[in-house]
Amino acid sequence: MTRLSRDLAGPCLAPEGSVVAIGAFDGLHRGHQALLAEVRIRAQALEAAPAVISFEPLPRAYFSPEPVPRLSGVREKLKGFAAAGMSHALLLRFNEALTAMSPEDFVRRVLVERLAAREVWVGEDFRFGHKRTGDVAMLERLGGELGFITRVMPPVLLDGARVSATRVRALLASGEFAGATPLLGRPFVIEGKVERGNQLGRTLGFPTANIQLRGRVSPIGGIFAVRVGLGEAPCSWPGVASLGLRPTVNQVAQPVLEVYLFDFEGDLYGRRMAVEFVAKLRDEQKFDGLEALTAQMHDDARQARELLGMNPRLAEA
Ligand SMILES: Cc1cc2nc3c(=O)[nH]c(=O)nc-3n(C[C@H](O)[C@H](O)[C@H](O)COP(=O)(O)O)c2cc1C
Ligand SMILES: Nc1ncnc2c1ncn2[C@@H]1O[C@H](COP(=O)(O)OP(=O)(O)OP(=O)(O)O)[C@@H](O)[C@H]1O
Repeated sequence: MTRLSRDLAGPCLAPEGSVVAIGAFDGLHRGHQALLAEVRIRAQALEAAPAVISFEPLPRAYFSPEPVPRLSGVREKLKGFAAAGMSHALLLRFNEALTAMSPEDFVRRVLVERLAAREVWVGEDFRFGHKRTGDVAMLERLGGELGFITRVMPPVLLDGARVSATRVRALLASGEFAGATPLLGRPFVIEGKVERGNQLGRTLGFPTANIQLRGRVSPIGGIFAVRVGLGEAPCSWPGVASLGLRPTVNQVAQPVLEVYLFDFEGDLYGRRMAVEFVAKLRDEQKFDGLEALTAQMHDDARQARELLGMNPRLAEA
């Protein structure tokens, strides 16, 4: 179990001392996983608590005037910290107060007072504090004064370039799901709870399970071949999905993920669903009417079945 804390101030979370990683950790890709694996190993060796400090909203999103796509929701991020064996997650609110903090203050108040850090693990490009003025050298100096060691994780590379959340987002945006998988260490998945749509889909012959993305900005949009996992089951049920504003009928303001599961009968409302993206079929389009939209959906379904290796004899007419 990971203990979650959200506040900058408060009692020391790990009086026995901690080994800490710091970062945005969007997507928990292979670079992040390697960093957290080191934290876990060192914490065990020092009999200290393995801990992670992260920020919400993501710093990049806080500073950007444009919406910034993210790879994982907060819930998935916390699940990832638990899976990586972190006993504490300090998920700080990235706001004016935090961005105004000097690097020295951050180190004293958060690393030392809140987490009793004995080792702090970061990547070599790590920056922190007001206007990103803190760096690894400063962390090393302050650690020398305040009693913790700074460890710098060598960059995890793939095909000669550093693995980063930015790189994963770019691959996904261009529909290169197979290319993103080795960077993430798993396929790209969006999870959520199935909600009621306006039930037009079933009259078109395509009942869909809908997931609202709420404020979360998706790194992808369009029509996709997918595999779905219901509840905690692995993603194996084939389907076709649309992620967008559905401009043809009942356009929505926030993108919605709609999945049509092949050869499925049953009620999915209220269930948790994980959608693994296998291939992009096309961009979303505004059609002249329902007939044109439905014809295209049949073609999407046929293509998706083929891509997912399903029996072509079962393909849509
Ligand atoms: C495979 C597939 C492709 C779709 N493509 C489009 C599209 O290109 N343009 C669009 O406006 N809506 C598209 N949609 C969304 C449909 O308009 C939507 O499913 C329908 O309005 C039913 O909505 P409901 O589930 O809220 O009843 C697509 C849906 C699916 C399942
Ligand atoms: N490929 C990597 N190898 C080693 N450490 C990494 C790697 N990527 C990130 N880190 C480290 O993991 C921590 C969290 O990374 P963070 O999420 O802030 O960066 P990122 O994945 O590069 O994201 P972005 O691309 O959005 O900047 C930081 O300390 C960072 O330096």
